[in-house]
Amino acid sequence: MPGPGTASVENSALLNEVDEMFDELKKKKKKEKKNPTVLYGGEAMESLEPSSPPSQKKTKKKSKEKVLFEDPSPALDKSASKSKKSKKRKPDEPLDSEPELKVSKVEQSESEESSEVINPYAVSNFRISEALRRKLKTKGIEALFPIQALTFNAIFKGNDLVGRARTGQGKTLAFVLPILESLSLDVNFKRLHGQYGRAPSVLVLVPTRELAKQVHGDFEFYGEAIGLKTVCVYGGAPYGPQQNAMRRGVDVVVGTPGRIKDLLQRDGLNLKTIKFRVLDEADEMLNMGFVDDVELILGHVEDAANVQTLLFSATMPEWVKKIASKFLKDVKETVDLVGEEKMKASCSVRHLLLPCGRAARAQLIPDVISCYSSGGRTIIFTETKNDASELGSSLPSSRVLHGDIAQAQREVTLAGFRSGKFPVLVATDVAARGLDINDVQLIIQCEPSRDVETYIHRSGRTGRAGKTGVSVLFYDRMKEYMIPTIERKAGFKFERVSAPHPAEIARSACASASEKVVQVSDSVLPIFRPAVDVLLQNSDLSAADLLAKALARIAGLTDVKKRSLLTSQSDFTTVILQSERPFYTPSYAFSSLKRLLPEDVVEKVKGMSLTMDGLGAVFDVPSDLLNSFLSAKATDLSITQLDSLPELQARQERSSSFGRRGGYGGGGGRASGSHARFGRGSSQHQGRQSRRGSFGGGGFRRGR
Ligand SMILES: Nc1ncnc2c1ncn2[C@@H]1O[C@H](COP(=O)(O)OP(=O)(O)OP(=O)(O)O)[C@@H](O)[C@H]1O
Repeated sequence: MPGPGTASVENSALLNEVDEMFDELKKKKKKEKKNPTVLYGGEAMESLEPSSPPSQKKTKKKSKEKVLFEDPSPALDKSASKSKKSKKRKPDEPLDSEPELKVSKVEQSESEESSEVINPYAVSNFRISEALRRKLKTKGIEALFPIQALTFNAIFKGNDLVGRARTGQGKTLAFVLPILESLSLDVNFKRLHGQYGRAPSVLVLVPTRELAKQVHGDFEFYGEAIGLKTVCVYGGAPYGPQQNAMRRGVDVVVGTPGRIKDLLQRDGLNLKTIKFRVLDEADEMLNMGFVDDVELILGHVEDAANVQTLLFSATMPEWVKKIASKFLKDVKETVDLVGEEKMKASCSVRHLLLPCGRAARAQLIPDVISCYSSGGRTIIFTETKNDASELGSSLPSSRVLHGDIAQAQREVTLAGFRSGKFPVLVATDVAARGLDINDVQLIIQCEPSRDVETYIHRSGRTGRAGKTGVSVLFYDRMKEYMIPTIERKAGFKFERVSAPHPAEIARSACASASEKVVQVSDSVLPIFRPAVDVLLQNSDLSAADLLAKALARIAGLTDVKKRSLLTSQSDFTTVILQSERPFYTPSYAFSSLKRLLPEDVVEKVKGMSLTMDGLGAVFDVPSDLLNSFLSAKATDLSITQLDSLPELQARQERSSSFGRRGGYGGGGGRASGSHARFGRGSSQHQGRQSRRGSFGGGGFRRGR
């Protein structure tokens, strides 16, 4: 991206620093309950344990000592760090000079013995007014995230900017904060402040209605510090209130391109006094076919030389770069915290891959949730609106969100999910971008998405602001060829897992059921005890067995059903057909099978896959026919049941249209050379994978 006249922050030291910060944050999150420490500030930056980056921490000594800290990046003004007399701005003092990074300077007190961590990204190091700092503090934010720290001065100075960071790393505040600070000093803004009928100073374009509401919420909350009026405009809502708000006068308009264009064409929006325009999630706007709308809107700005344009995105496909060069000034800054070589998806997310066909989804999802959601919220992504509705109707504690649902209902659903009224949201990609919902622990993607960017954004709904999360991608053998492309383009290796084993699920379910039992007051004993006596008298089971059943019931489990290993279906069992000579293709294996069993029985087989050595064919059979398969034998062929999957050959790509559609790019290459390695992982996950070797597939029937 950087070209002539372009300043760029894009170096490996910086990227490492960013990774370290978020690693520290994750460690701290785990420890904070036990050992609360106030350090970096902010909900996600409150604490750095003693293992924090050496450049940012210091142990207090007994003697007096002044410490100057290095400017964390080339984007930050270094002038201040050269001077020990760094000028401290008084609260609410107008920012009339060149913005500068204030240097942390620590006077040591002899009485202080604890160690202290000093953060160059502390809010107090930036030209942020006292009123805005107070607002940040109410959200627990005392330090900026890297993308915010590294873009603040550039934006404040008036530069156009392209900002790129992984999902959940705070890109919204990266533009909200410097815009608010700049506006608070802007002569025109001050002159028009509060006037009836004033035209907006800021225009923010976002791809979805949900994201528009979220960004609007941030501007409204933080903008209160400078008396800002913000309006949110999007399709599906009536024009009247939006136009009335504009007529009364606004400072910030946040909206989706379609509605903004309509308002411009109806003379309901005037961009004459616009000072900032922001494209958030620009790649998705273009993906969603908003290209013409966006160009029309950007073209409406008459005096583009006096307008600052900011473009933020987690991913930066080639054509977004083109947009940047067309609509941003030649001299612009680029802050890229993702880089070309590094993992593009969030590092704080475990990326799991689980074989699961369409038929098994609804059965498997509750077990995946029990196993991986840690009691938090789950978002399930489907490819189509129909799939979302269908799946939603089969999952009791879920609600559905997609584009065919009336806007008012979409808002109610999202608000309910945010506030924890229900724990599972089944959604199409309307929820993939930008949505920031607290405590989403698990993302399930029902099949590989149409492109890698979508995978990154969906999985990025968890593991936000330094927290951890799990993303599970379901795939069937027909779509396995897409996996290596996701891994290559997103820059990580999936952990391959099978359907959660009953023992795995039972452990977590029983633990919480036991906790619930212990919490029950003794006052229930006189009432329930007689019923226990009757139960014991009438049952052949021991008291311990009955208690075990009671725990299972409390956990909502009434039955354990085995699941097949290949397609995760509960009424199927996985077997292997072994031969002395290799099966060269799956159809060769089918032919051999037909020598042992009638054709109508063989037709019921699912997921035929060959072992790495070609001497075995693994497939799922209906459990009620298992005995027929196990007893079928020939001198050179035998069938046995499997408890875990052996290493399998990857399926070859079926269609080359995948690559041609441009989905995953790269010309739709084959999955050749890559192999399904169930029960084993990439070297980086080997430890965890071997433990999961016990996953053999299975599931529970739920009683509630
Ligand atoms: N400096 C900060 N300290 C603590 N929390 C922060 C800070 N900045 C932002 N956050 C929180 O981090 C979360 C993620 O922020 P945000 O939604 O802006 O991320 P994003 O980079 O835009 O993600 P996405 O790419 O998914 O849209 C939000 O809950 C936000 O309140």
